[in-house]
Amino acid sequence: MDNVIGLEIIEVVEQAAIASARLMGKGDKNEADHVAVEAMRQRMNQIHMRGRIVIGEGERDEAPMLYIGEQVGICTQEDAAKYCNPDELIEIDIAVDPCEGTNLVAYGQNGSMAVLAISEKGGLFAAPDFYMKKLAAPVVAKGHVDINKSATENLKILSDCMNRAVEDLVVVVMDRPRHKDLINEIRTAGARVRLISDGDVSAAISCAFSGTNIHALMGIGAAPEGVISAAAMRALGGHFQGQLIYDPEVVKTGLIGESKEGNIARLKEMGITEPDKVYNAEELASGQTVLFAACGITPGTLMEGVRFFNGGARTQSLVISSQSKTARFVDTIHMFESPKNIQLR
Ligand SMILES: O=C(COP(=O)(O)O)[C@@H](O)[C@H](O)[C@H](O)[C@H](O)COP(=O)(O)O
Ligand SMILES: [Mn+2]
Ligand SMILES: [Mn+2]
Repeated sequence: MDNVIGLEIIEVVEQAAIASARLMGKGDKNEADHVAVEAMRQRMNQIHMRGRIVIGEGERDEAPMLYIGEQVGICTQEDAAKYCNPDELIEIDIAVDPCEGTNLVAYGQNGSMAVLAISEKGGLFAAPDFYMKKLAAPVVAKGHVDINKSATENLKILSDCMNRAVEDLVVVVMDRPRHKDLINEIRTAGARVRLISDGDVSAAISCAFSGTNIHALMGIGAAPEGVISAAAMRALGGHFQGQLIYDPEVVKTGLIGESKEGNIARLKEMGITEPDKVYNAEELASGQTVLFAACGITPGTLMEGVRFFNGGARTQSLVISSQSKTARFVDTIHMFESPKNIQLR
């Protein structure tokens, strides 16, 4: 799987990032999202694969493109027989977030990316459109920190594992009212907090790379983004745990329905009978092979954003493979027409 589509998925995230970056700073988050979705879908449908979207655009809003359950790849099209013998290809599941951080793009802020994760059929947890409590930490802390422990305890463990003072740790937390107590606790324990308005996939994955000055992600973000983060962390060997949050009281938004009971029933219908289960990266991305690809839209901790020039653009992507055990940073020059000049750096 890795060899067949590894290179092509770079182009999928690149095309989505370029399209969305055109809308950077224009104040229109829906359009920034929409063009990324269209570009991602178009490029994906040129790949010789039998893909199925398991995490995509809106479970509830019946999105017209990259919706959950959509078949993607040239070998799923009506005229597939012209291009390939579908029986020779393994079926793969795909989780996408064509524009992760739509607000960041719309307001020209750092940290947005086009991102996806791929595995064999059944290899990615089909997370419902709920929230997820997350804990991400570096490789050395894997299996030592625990989402069931308090932030204070985890910071002490992290400090021991990383051989650095708690005061030297930086924890990313989403800037939301639901995190008021968590933020106070982290600060009281002595660590420093980096508040982000959006984009917790980048924050989670940054924990696995030393030099990012991000040592943990704590708090509640969206569940689909949790699975995408887990796919990267599984391949990188970093720590990731996630627990579904289905109680509207906990997240303090009306975005997940009105009652906890109703949500438990919805989860049951989806086959999730243990709603409080804590999932680790290997359970959220359980496939034998897991591929992750992201391309920066605006500049971020891990990647540069899209830089346009006269006749082209330059992008930076990150492709992680559990099979080849590689994390590749890919720097690409895209020549749209005859560029007047291509800069080396
Ligand atoms: O920031 C995010 C928004 O993602 P997107 O809609 O694709 O631009 C994600 O990184 C977060 O994980 C998550 O979606 C967010 O925490 C949930 O939204 P909110 O209710 O505002 O906290
Ligand atoms: Mn997102
Ligand atoms: Mn998105």
